[in-house]
Amino acid sequence: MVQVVMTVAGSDSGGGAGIQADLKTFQELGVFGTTAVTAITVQNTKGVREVCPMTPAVVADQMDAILEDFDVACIKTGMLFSADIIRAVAQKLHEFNRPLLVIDPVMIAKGGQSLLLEEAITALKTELLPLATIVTPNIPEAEVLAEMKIETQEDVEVAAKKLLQLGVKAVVMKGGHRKNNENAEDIVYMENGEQFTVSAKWVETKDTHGTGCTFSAALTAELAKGVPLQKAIGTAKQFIQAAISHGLSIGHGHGPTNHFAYRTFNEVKMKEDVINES
Ligand SMILES: Nc1ncnc2c1ncn2[C@@H]1O[C@H](COP(=O)(O)OP(=O)(O)O)[C@@H](O)[C@H]1O
Ligand SMILES: Cc1ncc(COP(=O)(O)O)c(N)n1
Repeated sequence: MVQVVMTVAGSDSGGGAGIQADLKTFQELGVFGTTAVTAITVQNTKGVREVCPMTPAVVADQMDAILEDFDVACIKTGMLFSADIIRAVAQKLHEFNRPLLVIDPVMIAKGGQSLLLEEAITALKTELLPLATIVTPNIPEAEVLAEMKIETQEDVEVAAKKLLQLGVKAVVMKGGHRKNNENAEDIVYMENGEQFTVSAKWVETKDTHGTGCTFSAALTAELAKGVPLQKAIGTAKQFIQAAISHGLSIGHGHGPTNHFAYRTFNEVKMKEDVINES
């Protein structure tokens, strides 16, 4: 039976990030995607021109409609915009017995525009993060959540531990914003004290719009299928690496990644394997 997942996030009219990136990723990984839209953004690869938030009640109603009807295996959150929306989402998660939850703490778009009001940071930390199965901050987001500057490897670990203290079960400290990260290393810290890294070849490209959304959506899909956390993170890393390294070169700013690449190249590989066997 197909697994149902839900993304609670903003719409990106440019199609590379937000709800659109999530749905494309869900589709590619064979899960059924549903949505609760938190905001409409007027956006393309060059930046965000306008943000039109939904009311918290409409966000809650969308979650109700889905969660009453489907057995949702895993939920992810992306752009949440305001403290009131965060509170509405947290309340619904409590009501529906806290399903598996991936939180991508989206704050600022690649173009520099704010996707989370400053007044919402406390609500994110105190009301939503404690419900998370896993949180996936990039370095600037981790700096805000942990209230510290992150420059060294030790800083990464200290910040991750601060996030674990908020009640999160696991933290992926994504490395897309780290200097000299030639192995595109992301470091995962678990509540039981274990840690591991996933890495890939760094790709020199400006086309990284929606990388964080795509990575966390892939992780959501894998967790929904019942894949254990470490393996799910490994697949999410392969998915985003394929999407970045087979870029589409469209748009005039930070272009989107290639959501077809993971499946297409796996299929090519499978065909090659079959040919080799015969
Ligand atoms: N240029 C790149 N080459 C390879 N991997 C990258 C590159 N940029 C980001 N990544 C990877 O993409 C994923 C998303 O990370 P990041 O870009 O830091 O997130 P965000 O979109 O939230 O800023 C991580 O696995 C990161 O290591
Ligand atoms: C609706 C929405 N959600 C998330 C992002 C973050 O993506 P990025 O950091 O790549 O700009 C975005 N730009 N728009």
